[in-house]
Amino acid sequence: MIRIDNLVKTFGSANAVDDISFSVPEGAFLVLVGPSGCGKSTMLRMLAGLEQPSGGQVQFGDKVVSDGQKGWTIDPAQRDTGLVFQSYALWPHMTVAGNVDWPLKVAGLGKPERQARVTEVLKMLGIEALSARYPNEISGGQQQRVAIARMIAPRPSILLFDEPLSNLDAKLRVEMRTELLRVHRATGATSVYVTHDQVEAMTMASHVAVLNHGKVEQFGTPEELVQNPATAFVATFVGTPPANLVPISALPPARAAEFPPGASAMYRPEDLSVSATPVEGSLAFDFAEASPVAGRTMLTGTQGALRITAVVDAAPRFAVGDKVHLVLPAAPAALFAENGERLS
Ligand SMILES: Nc1ncnc2c1ncn2[C@@H]1O[C@H](COP(=O)(O)OP(=O)(O)OP(=O)(O)O)[C@@H](O)[C@H]1O
Repeated sequence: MIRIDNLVKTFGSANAVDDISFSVPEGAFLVLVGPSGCGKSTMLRMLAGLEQPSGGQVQFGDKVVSDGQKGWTIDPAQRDTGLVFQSYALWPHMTVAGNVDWPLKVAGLGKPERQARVTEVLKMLGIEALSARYPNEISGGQQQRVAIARMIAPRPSILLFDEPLSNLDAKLRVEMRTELLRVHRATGATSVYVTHDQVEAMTMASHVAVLNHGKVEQFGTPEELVQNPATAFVATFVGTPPANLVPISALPPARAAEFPPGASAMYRPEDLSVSATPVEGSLAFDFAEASPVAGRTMLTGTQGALRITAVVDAAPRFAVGDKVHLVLPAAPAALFAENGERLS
């Protein structure tokens, strides 16, 4: 179990992490997701023991490993955690096997035991054929596998990942997601994974914490976040494509009258329909783009700064410059106040 209580990290006068609390059970795959600068890496660095919290506590199982009030934190090497960064940070003068062997050597394991474990983890990552190569003789994806093998070799209870796939191309990234989940399950460890990519978060996580400005906007399962977003930020951040948020002032006047001024109504892309001509309850947008998605059509229209996306079975053909009329369902899926709080 990882338990975080009122965790704060202050740099100068700014709180990079601002009073965050949540816990995940053993074996969880927790993803910390949010835009650049929201505090994800600072959170992970505090979990790794690389950063001293300014306030609050981090607990692994029933053991407190960092305490901001008391100003102490257990050394990174003593926390039973493994860490993988975006940059693979392999030792260039050591072979693949040498890199994976190193932490076992440091831990004081005997040679036969080390050899067996190195072979085991290289096999687990599918890179045993590369064991005698040096890092500059293998691809970026292979280097990342070596970094992961090196992390799991000493059997840490907690695996920490900081944007580990962001240097890989799109196809490899998708493959590595599955690989990482397989490794996570095979080790039985609790994983914490930092990314700014909500698709990565939603496909990999058992638990997600959406961070924004150093605070948790919402903590829950991927399904909970999509089905029941707690804030306007979450509503427009998660989902493929994310939900539409329409200011009340942009709604047809008869509908707008039902809602408080300044609020925004959430409509799911799959709840909209598309028409080439105005119909009851429709809003006119400039056609922006249409693309096939899993046998359906995803269509986007704009109205000034407002972008709206519909996913429909079939849509008339539009060209850039055409007006597209999007028909909203009678009631929005959610309503958010001007400050982003959920109203209903
Ligand atoms: N050592 C530091 N000194 C001063 N400010 C820092 C330091 N580290 C982080 N910050 C600030 O704290 C905030 C959170 O940074 P952090 O790196 O945790 O964000 P992030 O969500 O991981 O961003 P990114 O996705 O861009 O890596 C930012 O405003 C950042 O500028």
